[in-house]
Parts: sequence; structure tokens; C-alpha cells
Amino acid sequence: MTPNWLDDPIPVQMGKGRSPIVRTSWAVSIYLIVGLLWITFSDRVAELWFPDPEMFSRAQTWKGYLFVLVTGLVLFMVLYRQLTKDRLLLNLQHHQRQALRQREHQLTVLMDNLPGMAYRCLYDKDWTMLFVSGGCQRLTGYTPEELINNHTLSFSDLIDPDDAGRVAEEVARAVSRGESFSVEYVITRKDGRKICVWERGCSVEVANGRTVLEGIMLDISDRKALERELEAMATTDPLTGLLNRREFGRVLEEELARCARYRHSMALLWVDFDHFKEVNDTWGHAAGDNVLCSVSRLLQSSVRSVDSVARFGGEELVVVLPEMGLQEAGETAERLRSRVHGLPIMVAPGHEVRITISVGVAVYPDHGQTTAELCAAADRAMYEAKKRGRDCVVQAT
Ligand SMILES: Nc1nc2c(ncn2[C@@H]2O[C@H](COP(=O)(O)OP(=O)(O)OP(=O)(O)O)[C@@H](O)[C@H]2O)c(=O)[nH]1
Repeated sequence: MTPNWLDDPIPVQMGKGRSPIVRTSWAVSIYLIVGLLWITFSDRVAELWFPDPEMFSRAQTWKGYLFVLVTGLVLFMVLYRQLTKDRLLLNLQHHQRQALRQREHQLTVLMDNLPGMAYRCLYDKDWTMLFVSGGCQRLTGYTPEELINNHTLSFSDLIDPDDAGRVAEEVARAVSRGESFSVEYVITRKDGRKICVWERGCSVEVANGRTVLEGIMLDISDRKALERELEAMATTDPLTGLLNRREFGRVLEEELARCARYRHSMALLWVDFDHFKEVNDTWGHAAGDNVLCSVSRLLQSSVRSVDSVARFGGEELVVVLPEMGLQEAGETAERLRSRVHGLPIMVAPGHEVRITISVGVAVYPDHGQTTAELCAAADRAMYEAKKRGRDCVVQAT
């Protein structure tokens, strides 16, 4: 059974005023005093009023009836008042219990229909779950019973080790400030699938000075995938998969700033396909696209992981080579040129073409201090390579 969301005992407020024993003692004392006074003085008065023994005896009998009648009347009033009160109290309790059960049911339905999982857990290293809503199984693959009180495993076991430290820090910071927290992290489901969750919660002080966390978690894997897709679309060229022109600008800017800060050098290669128009004209645009992609893949796989290859536009590619001087950049450019030169590319069944590239090399800080200066220098060098007959590398001057 999932523990109740409202499982904290509600303190019962005792009614104020005199206790039942005091009140009862008062009532009985009054009854005793009145009764004794009645017996003592009524006999004397009856003796004075009825000197005749027979009349006196009758008067005593009527006096007895009167006593029984009056005490019976008082008893009736007291019991009637008390029983009416009891019935009202019972009715009230019945209605309160019904309202509580109804609220609990509504809350459970609400919790179970939440898109993610609502939880209440101890603020400890295991995130010991005290309550989880029915969405737990949809989100984690585990039933509430498996997670509650760390029965099969603790919730912290599900959190990806790469995220666990950061999540604990962010939650601790929010708890110490008394603020709510909002974190994103990866968990491993029961079926082994990793999903990304977004969690929002806050700390709550409960009895005995204990702190618990309460909140909700949602599966945001789809949103994350979409974000990654959008990011890829914004930074890469859809045809070749290389960085696009905008991302190239950002990377170059960042690299130049780093070079200026640490007084490093870096190189930029400007690559242009030779007689590419002929490929398009002879074999069609699709074949030209295939050539573009093949050369792009070759360049990408021929440089270091820190280097960036981008498509500047059309059949112009650029390569950013961090921390590289003029000589090494020239050698790298020559290596790339020679590899492209030797690459056979299938353009139609049974037909291969070989393409060549002209490469211009510019180096920071020798040939330019800004992105514009460096790009212009590398571009000029590439045009010089075209002039020298193509399929060659020219360094900027
Ligand atoms: N298939 C294909 N062709 C493209 C793409 N972008 C540009 N081109 C073609 O690239 C060719 C570039 O032609 P030019 O600027 O004359 O250059 P070139 O034929 O390579 O000659 P040089 O640069 O002087 O050696 C044009 O035919 C463009 O249509 C593309 O995305 N796909």
C-alpha cells in the first residue's frame, strides 16, 4: 500500500474549561446539599403545618412523590441535553471523516493523473521516498512499493553518477536558503533506459525537526532531444554535417580571443574545390552533393579533435587549427590536399571522379589579428593557389 499523502498525525485540540470530573462533582454536590436540606427542613415544615399524625404521614408521602418527580425532571433534562450533544458530535465527526476521505480520494486521483510523479522524501543521502504518486511506475519503471523506504533500491541509485553531485549541491543550496529548487538530471529506468527528468521541489519542516522534500518530477527526454536537434540545426550544415558559417564565426572568434589571452598562435585554412562546376554540369547536382559530402568527411576525419571544419558556403570549406604555427599549418594543408587528390568518388554506377582542392593558409597573429583580417588573408592565399594552377597550397603573405 502506498502510504497516505496525509499521513502526519493531526494533533487533537482538547476543549478548554473545567474537566468532566470537576463538573460532575459540582453537580453531585449540589444534588446532595439540596437533597439533604430538603429532607431535613421539609419534615420540620410538614410537622408545623400538619400536627395531625395521619395528615403528617400523607404529607410525607406526597413530599416523597414531589422529590422523585423533581429529580426525575432534572435527570431528564440533563440526559436529554447530553445525548443531544453526543448525537450532534457524532454527526459532525461522521461528516468530517467523509469530507476527509473525499479529499484524500480527490488528491490521490489528482496525483495519479499528474504527467510525472509527485513525491515526498527524506532529505538524506538516499532520497528515501516516503510517498510517491502512481506516476512513479510510468516514470521510473519501479512500483511505488519498490522505492518507498528504499525497499528494493533507493531513488539516489537511479540518478546518473555524472549528475548526482551537481543535483545534491543545487538542492542543498536551495534548502539552506529556504527556496524551492529546480533541477534537470538523467535517471536510469528499471528497463535500463536512460531518461532526462526535470524536478521541482522544496523542503518542508515536519515533526521532530526533520526535513523532508516534496515536489514533482517530469520526463523531459523528448524536450531535450528536440533541444539537441534544434541546436544541431542551428550550428551544422544540413548537407555535409560540418559546422555552418555562423558557428564557424563563433568558433573562430572564441579561438582568437583565447589566442590573444594566452599569446598562442592558430591557423586558418581556406579550402575551395577546383572546377566543381564541371562535376555538377557533367554528373548532375546530386552527384556534386555527393562529392561535397565525401570531401567533407575526409577533411573531418583527417584533422585533430580540437580542430573545426566548417562549410563557409557553396563549395568553400574552412578549417580552424588551434595552437598551430605557420609551418605545421602548411604541412597540414598539404596533407589534406594530397588526401583529397587521391580520393576516388563514385558519381554514378561504375563512374568515379577525382576532385582537387586549392588551399590558402593564414596564421594568427602573423597574417591577421581579427576574424575578418584572418579570413581575408586566407581567402587571398586560396585565390593565389587558383592562379598558380589549382590543386596546391599557398601561405598568406
Ligand atoms: N552540387 C552542389 N553544387 C554546389 C553547391 N553549392 C555550390 N555549388 C556549385 O559549385 C559551383 C562553383 O562554381 P565556380 O564558382 O564557377 O567554381 P569552380 O567550378 O569550382 O571553379 P574554380 O573555383 O575556379 O576552380 C557552381 O556550379 C555551384 O552551383 C551545392 O551545395 N551542391
